[in-house]
Amino acid sequence: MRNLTDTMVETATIRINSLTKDFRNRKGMVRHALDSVEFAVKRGMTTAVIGESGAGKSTLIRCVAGLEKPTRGSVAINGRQVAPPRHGNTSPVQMVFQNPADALNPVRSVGWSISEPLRKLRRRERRVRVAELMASVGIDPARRKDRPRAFSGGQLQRIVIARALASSPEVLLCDEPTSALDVSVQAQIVNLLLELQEEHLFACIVVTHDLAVARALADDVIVLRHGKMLFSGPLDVVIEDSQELDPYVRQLVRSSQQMEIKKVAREQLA
Ligand SMILES: Nc1ncnc2c1ncn2[C@@H]1O[C@H](COP(=O)(O)OP(=O)(O)OP(=O)(O)O)[C@@H](O)[C@H]1O
Repeated sequence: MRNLTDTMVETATIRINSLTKDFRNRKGMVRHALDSVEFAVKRGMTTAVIGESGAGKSTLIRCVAGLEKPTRGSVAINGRQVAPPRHGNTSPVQMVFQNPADALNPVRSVGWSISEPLRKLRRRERRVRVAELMASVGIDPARRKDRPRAFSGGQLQRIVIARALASSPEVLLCDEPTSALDVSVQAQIVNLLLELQEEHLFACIVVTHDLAVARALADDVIVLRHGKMLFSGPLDVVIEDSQELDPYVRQLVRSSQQMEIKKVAREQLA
């Protein structure tokens, strides 16, 4: 496993040290959802997290967001320990989930949802900022008064991303950001995230079951299994090293190769 070098630790936006999270089941038995996980993500960089169901990916994201308290170890953003998000405070960490419709209030306009983190601005400034944010994710600002149901899944994910960016986060956490979307829309969202990261330089952690998404978005990858970090490093190196050892990674590689074969076949038929 790659160790954190001193320079990496010093310049990292997200620094995760010996992170352990235990849960107790109803019988009082301890389950290690995360066990001594350790990595860092620099400003403007992305780490993908992969691992089978129950590996601890969501728990990791929730710990970085301050939604779960580590049992041991720590998560720091720019040198400060993460704290639980408080109502009314804008957090340096924002999240984008799998289902954009669940993340937006269905009875409020999308403009209202995007402006929520901007409550401290004056009304006029807020309206200008909402229009800028909508335009930056490719949604016509004239649609700010529409409700979520008037948008497609891909458009809703753009709106969720606009709201996440409203508070100029240092860190963006994406939990399967494309898996609920049509294949044709997935690449658009990946490209949007890449463009926005280049502009805003947030550090990003993306949980994905899709190696193509990991390859497109991430600089590094970590593989979790039963809460432990099995591998970490540049995606291609990790895939090469871990395929022999980890059945889940082997399965991921196989399914991404099959997708690639189908894509080439479709292109040849077209
Ligand atoms: N609040 C909780 N209480 C008890 N156990 C929990 C809790 N949250 C997670 N766990 C357990 O911790 C382990 C890791 O769960 P987690 O949801 O982080 O996995 P995951 O990799 O995100 O899985 P999936 O891909 O299915 O979403 C699992 O065994 C899960 O049952």
